[in-house]
Amino acid sequence: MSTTEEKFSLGEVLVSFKSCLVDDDKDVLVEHYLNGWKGLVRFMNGLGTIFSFVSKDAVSKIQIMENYLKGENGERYRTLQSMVEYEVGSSLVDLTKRGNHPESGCRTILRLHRALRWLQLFLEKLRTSTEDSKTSTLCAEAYNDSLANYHPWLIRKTANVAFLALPVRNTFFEVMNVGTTQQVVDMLGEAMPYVSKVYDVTQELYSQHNLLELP
Ligand SMILES: CCCCCCCC/C=C\CCCCCCCC(=O)N[C@@H](COP(=O)(O)O)[C@H](O)/C=C/CCCCCCCCCCCCC
Repeated sequence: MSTTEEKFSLGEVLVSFKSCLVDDDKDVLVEHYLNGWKGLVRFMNGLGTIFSFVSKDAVSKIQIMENYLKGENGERYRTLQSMVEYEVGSSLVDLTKRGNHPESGCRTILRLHRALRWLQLFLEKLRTSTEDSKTSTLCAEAYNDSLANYHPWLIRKTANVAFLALPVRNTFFEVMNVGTTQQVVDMLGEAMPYVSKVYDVTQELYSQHNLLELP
């Protein structure tokens, strides 16, 4: 997987999340979902080694899912819906405690799904931020209101220290390779509904199957 060499483009991430949604926006294509994450990881890698502990975890989860997609049951992992049907129907998910299936697709996607909520909050904060807003504060607020609820104290502490190393808003926007601040804000505005839709469809799917608390 190429996560470091290619230049980040917010536009490509937007296209990935946009093209995730199929079947009248009721289902999510796993390949495109992972492409969205790969683009984001590329962005994060460009921010320096301080984020490598986050990057490693995201990459390993993307890799788990890519292995399923490439595997003999790859077709079952084409969409989140087909993955849930297959894994739950074949008892391939540890539902209450970690057992024989510690790396099921369902629990792996759940971790990324929770991170997507952080992303959703962070992008919205960036979109509505002002010139003097601090990216570190926006990122920390988004994290503390979402993903942090699932992390132990040490990870929360480490993450909040790492956020202090985030570049200032202007530099942050430049690395997105979109153009002027207004163009970044416009593209974030365009991206948000797709990210939110992907989040909502996944949340509904996991809720229907009682999968939101997988160990
Ligand atoms: C459009 C550009 C602006 C936004 C750019 C954002 C780039 C973000 C790229 C990737 C996000 C990271 C996704 C992290 C997934 C974390 C999944 C998780 O919760 N894993 C934990 C649980 O896993 P299991 O142990 O149960 O398998 C794991 O313990 C976590 C380890 C690492 C720490 C995760 C800290 C998350 C902080 C998220 C903020 C990233 C900051 C990026 C700054 C732009």
